[in-house]
Amino acid sequence: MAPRRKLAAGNWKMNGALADFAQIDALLAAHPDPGCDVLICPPATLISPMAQRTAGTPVQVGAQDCHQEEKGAHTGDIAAPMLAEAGARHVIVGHSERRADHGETDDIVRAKAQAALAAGMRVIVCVGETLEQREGGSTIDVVGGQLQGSVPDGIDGEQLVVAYEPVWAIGTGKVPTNEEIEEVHGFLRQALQKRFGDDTGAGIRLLYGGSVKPSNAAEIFAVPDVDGALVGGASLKADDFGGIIAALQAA
Ligand SMILES: O=C[C@H](O)COP(=O)(O)O
Repeated sequence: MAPRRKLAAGNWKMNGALADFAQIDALLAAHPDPGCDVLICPPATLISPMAQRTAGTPVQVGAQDCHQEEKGAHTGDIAAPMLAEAGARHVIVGHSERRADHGETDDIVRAKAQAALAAGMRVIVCVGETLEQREGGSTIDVVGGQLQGSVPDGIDGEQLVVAYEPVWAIGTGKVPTNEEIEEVHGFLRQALQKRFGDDTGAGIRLLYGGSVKPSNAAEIFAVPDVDGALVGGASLKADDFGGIIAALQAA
């Protein structure tokens, strides 16, 4: 198996404007050869101009969600082929904010992942427990159920990225201990290998997400089976995202 290539993925969520492309210019000026995959998932309105702006650079562009159907009467939604045409190469599906704000179930997330794959993009499937679930001791059950229900059959290792994002760590400044991250990532790796076979399962990249910053990135990237990060707030500023990329490069 080829070594898994590290991935620094930024999720801008509902933030950003054309003027913020200056942050990407600064990021590229500081890290012209980042030594890992770098992905930014802006709001859908920015995908096309960002893809044009970053063409020929190491920055790839992705989407934060897609609809599960190819086309149709779904006012306000965007289909996966439309995102691909706009320049997206990855799609995040099943982020906890989508699961909570839009009632997305594992079945819906899996259908969205299938749609993204059918449109030729890679998918980042998010899983993660709430604080209540962690304190109730059901983290592995919750994450295992989400993984099983949200990841489609028949994927290859290159197409799929899984992001472990504890809901209580997102935007809060709280981060699990290294042991807690290692337990979940080790479980995810085993579950993926059991389902897809040793080689395919070993090739799937596992990201940690939730309050990753330059100050804690090196420690998180030292955890086995952490292949990078899905970064929210700290992906908006070149200095912060650049610091995380540097830590990943050094890991
Ligand atoms: O998708 C990104 C995550 O939700 C993490 O967000 P955060 O880095 O702002 O905690």
